[in-house]
Amino acid sequence: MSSVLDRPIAVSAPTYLEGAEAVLTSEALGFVAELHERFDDRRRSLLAARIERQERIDAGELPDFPADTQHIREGDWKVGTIPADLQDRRVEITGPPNAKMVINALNSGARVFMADFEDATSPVWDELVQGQINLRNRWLGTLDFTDPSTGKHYALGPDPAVLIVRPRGWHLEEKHAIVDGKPVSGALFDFGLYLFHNAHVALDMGSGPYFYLPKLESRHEAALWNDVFEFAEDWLGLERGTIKATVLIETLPAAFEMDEILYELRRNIVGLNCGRWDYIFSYIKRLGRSSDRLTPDRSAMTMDKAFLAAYSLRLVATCHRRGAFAMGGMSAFIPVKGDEAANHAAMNKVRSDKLREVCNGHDGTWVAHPALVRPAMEAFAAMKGPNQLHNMPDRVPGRDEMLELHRGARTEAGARENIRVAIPYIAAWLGGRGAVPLYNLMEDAATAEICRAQLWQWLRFGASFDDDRRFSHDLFEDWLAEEIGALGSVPNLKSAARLLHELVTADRFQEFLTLPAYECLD
Ligand SMILES: CC(=O)SCCNC(=O)CCNC(=O)[C@H](O)C(C)(C)COP(=O)(O)OP(=O)(O)OC[C@H]1O[C@@H](n2cnc3c(N)ncnc32)[C@H](O)[C@@H]1OP(=O)(O)O
Ligand SMILES: O=CC(=O)O
Ligand SMILES: [Mg+2]
Repeated sequence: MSSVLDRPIAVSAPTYLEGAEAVLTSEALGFVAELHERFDDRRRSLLAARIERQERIDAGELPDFPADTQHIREGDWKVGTIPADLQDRRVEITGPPNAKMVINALNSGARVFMADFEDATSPVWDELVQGQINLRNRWLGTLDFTDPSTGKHYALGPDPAVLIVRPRGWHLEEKHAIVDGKPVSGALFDFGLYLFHNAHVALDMGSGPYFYLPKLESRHEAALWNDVFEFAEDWLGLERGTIKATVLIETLPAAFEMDEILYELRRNIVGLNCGRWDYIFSYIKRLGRSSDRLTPDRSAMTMDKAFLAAYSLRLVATCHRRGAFAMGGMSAFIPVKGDEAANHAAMNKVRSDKLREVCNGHDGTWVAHPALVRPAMEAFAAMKGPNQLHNMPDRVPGRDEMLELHRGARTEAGARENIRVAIPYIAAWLGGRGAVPLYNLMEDAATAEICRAQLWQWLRFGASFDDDRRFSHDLFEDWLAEEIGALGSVPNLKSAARLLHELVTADRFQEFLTLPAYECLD
């Protein structure tokens, strides 16, 4: 392991959490500072490149497969070796890294648990540090928890799921960790601390340092991760290719560079995942400034149609050609408490979503709740093996299908639902919770982004509803006031409503709602 260079990192907020001193060590923070020093300028220019590309799209350029990487798409190459404990990923459970959920998820019977510092987490400093403590304790064998409200004790069972960690996306910063007066990248902070503390012990225990990488927009962003991995492996004395990553394809531009992303990361990558919720958000964000791309109600944009169906099939074909796993995504249905019929219907919806995925050729899928592990396992039993890497879809959708808009109605109910979800979600996020159950659905940062993006898009173009009215500022203000009234007393309601109002009525589309929201966190 290399020694720490003279690179001071200041942690600007004290934390009194038990075990924090073992996570926020000067060696670990020094490693994060090194990552920052070497890679942060590139991260910032890649974020600027996203905006430049948006300007070209706004001027009429549509996403396409890049001409200059045709040789990569046509070349005959494969990704590197996939570790034994990642050969069967048929069901993966996801959730924030708080102790109770980590233990429940690891014990859930799912093959993999993705501990999420991203869509499911509000990046409150203490929660992030506690998450790192919990994950470190998992590898040290000391993870347990007693729920103060119930007295119930939680401990790891005999056959825990394989652990994969999802750091924040490139866009978020960690304002509590400062180098040379600048905040470090949230992605490098989450990644760096987890890797530093756990890579060797995870390997010693027959697993490894595994990551999900969110919200990439291009092969250049994948190349940045590749360089981070190489540097980190050398620094920590890990053999090249030890870190294993699965990249979420959850932005429209990235879906046109799937081969290239696999190629850039080929030594370290084991698969791609259809992050459908951010993908819908990205479709609206990237194309939604043109009036011929007005999306229908959120509930009408299902995975069996239009751009979503196309990208699922293309992802399977691309991955399997390269020997990489093609992971499915998250159905937002969760168990319904106290209503047997509604619960049964929700389970069936999850089951049919998973059956669609397994028939498309996916090698595994995501669930949001332990009660969904079984139905998902049952659906993926159709694979007849640990994966279906050999399965090549009959056809590979091309550019037109990849861009095809969903057809369907825009309704007052859909607009109100967007308001009714976005406000309590943002309120929960401001209160430190990044995933919440709302109206029997799992809502997180990605699903909430769709809500506010649709409202912005519909307002900008005065979108017509199924009853022939057009969306307007007056309608938005009326419905907003009524929905706020109906929500009653919710902590952070006013701040959340104010933020939603700003996001929806802004001239310029805000890249991520979590950017202004993060300014409200301590
Ligand atoms: C778009 C994307 O990025 S998807 C990936 C990111 N999103 C997520 O990961 C969301 C994960 N899911 C969750 O956070 C939760 O399931 C929620 C918020 C949707 C619902 O949470 P709750 O209302 O607390 O669920 P519920 O009360 O039914 O939980 C029952 C039990 O299951 C546990 N549980 C629920 N979801 C999970 C989970 N994902 N992982 C582990 N345990 C879980 C609860 O901790 C609770 O445990 P207990 O009985 O020991 O107290
Ligand atoms: O991260 C997953 C998604 O659907 O977004
Ligand atoms: Mg996402």
